[in-house]
Amino acid sequence: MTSSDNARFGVGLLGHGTVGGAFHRLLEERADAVAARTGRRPHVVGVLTRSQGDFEEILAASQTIVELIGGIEPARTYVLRAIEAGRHVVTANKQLLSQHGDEVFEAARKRGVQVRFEAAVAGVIPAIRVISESLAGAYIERVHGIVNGTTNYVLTEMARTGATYAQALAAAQRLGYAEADPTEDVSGKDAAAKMAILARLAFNARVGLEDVRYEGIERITPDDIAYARELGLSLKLIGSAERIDDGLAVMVYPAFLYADHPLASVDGAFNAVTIESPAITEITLSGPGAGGIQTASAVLGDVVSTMLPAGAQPPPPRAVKLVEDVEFSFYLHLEVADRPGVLARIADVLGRNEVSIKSVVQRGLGDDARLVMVVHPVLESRFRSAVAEIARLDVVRGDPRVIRVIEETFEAPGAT
Ligand SMILES: NC(=O)C1=CN([C@@H]2O[C@H](COP(=O)(O)OP(=O)(O)OC[C@H]3O[C@@H](n4cnc5c(N)ncnc54)[C@H](O)[C@@H]3O)[C@@H](O)[C@H]2O)C=CC1
Ligand SMILES: N[C@@H](CC=O)C(=O)O
Ligand code: NA
Repeated sequence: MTSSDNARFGVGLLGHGTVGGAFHRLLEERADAVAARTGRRPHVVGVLTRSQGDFEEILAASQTIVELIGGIEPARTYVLRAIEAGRHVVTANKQLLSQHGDEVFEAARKRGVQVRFEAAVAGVIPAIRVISESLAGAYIERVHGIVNGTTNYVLTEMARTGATYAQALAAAQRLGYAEADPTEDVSGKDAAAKMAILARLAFNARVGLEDVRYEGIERITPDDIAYARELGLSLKLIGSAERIDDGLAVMVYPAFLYADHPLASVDGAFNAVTIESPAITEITLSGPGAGGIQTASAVLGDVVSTMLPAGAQPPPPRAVKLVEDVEFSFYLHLEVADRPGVLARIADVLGRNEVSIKSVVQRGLGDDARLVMVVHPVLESRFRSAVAEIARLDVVRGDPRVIRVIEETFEAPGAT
């Protein structure tokens, strides 16, 4: 035995819930294997929860602080204090990094410590590592995918078993996928925070949560899903960050996908992140995006990285211009009067706004009459103004429902 076999590496654990508890167990299980790799045996020096532990005592005994509390405060204060004290930080906290990333990364740069956050985006999928290390020299044009496990699980269960939204969400909470406040998941805010982090890394740009336009799945109804099935579509909450001219568009929105789209088969709590670059074509990473044990594995990977010689923090980001008006294909669901000429009047409004219809389904009689269509790609502002005009027609009842449709599939060069 050498002296390094006995060297210990102190890990201070803040938060002991779904991820923190799983991380604690995993660290104990894997400590010998980590020691064999790094020469030091990691151990938890103390645990802080709402009801136990003293932060300053834990800090004094640790070399790396693992923050798995979530939310902004007190997580922000603890993370900044740990950095100030010269400790590395590992966190799964996307809200903190998307709202206070500049402050946290700048503090870490100044103090020369690592902040690692693989678990903050798409769980155990190594999206952060691939973008910020493997592709550090690449020109990335677009990053998109499914980055919230809870909503993907809910949508999959609703379509697969006919579960209601409430039943499926309750199951996602029981399985440990949802945030402490699941509104963060269903409103799209969790995915928006993750897309802000991915955009920051992919484009070296100062992107925060406030720069992301996001919508969630709260307004999706079971009949949207049923109609979509008739049109050969499945529903996903999509995150996307892309260069448009000299700006960036970062968005989260529910969208219908055709069955042959690669993301259409990403089900349950799985996530997927696709990175597109002209020189590389594309890379898609997929795997569990939520869940205690899975996420704990990403946290442990980051802890091991902090035990190895320090990786430099990325350089300060540049300012960006945000592009909000983007072309999409759309699904439009209208409750209409049951009389002749309705489709023609609606088609006339769409035609005048240069919106062209791709497919239409007409269903129901009397008060149940519905007109559901998918239109070809069009600038969102133009489509929205056509829909506003349609909503004012006397043949349309209730509010039109609009959901984006993603129809393009990536064609690899040389593919037949
Ligand atoms: N659950 C999942 O699948 C994933 C969660 N994450 C992130 O991991 C973090 C933790 O999530 P979960 O383990 O699911 O949360 P959780 O709610 O199960 O656990 C939170 C822990 O923090 C402690 N805590 C709460 N307020 C505190 C305070 N004021 N002071 C000290 N301790 C406090 C609680 O006692 C509990 O031990 C969050 O940032 C979450 O977004 C990231 C990826 C996946
Ligand atoms: N609540 C989140 C957990 C992981 O980030 C999700 O469902 O994706
Ligand atoms: Na990840």
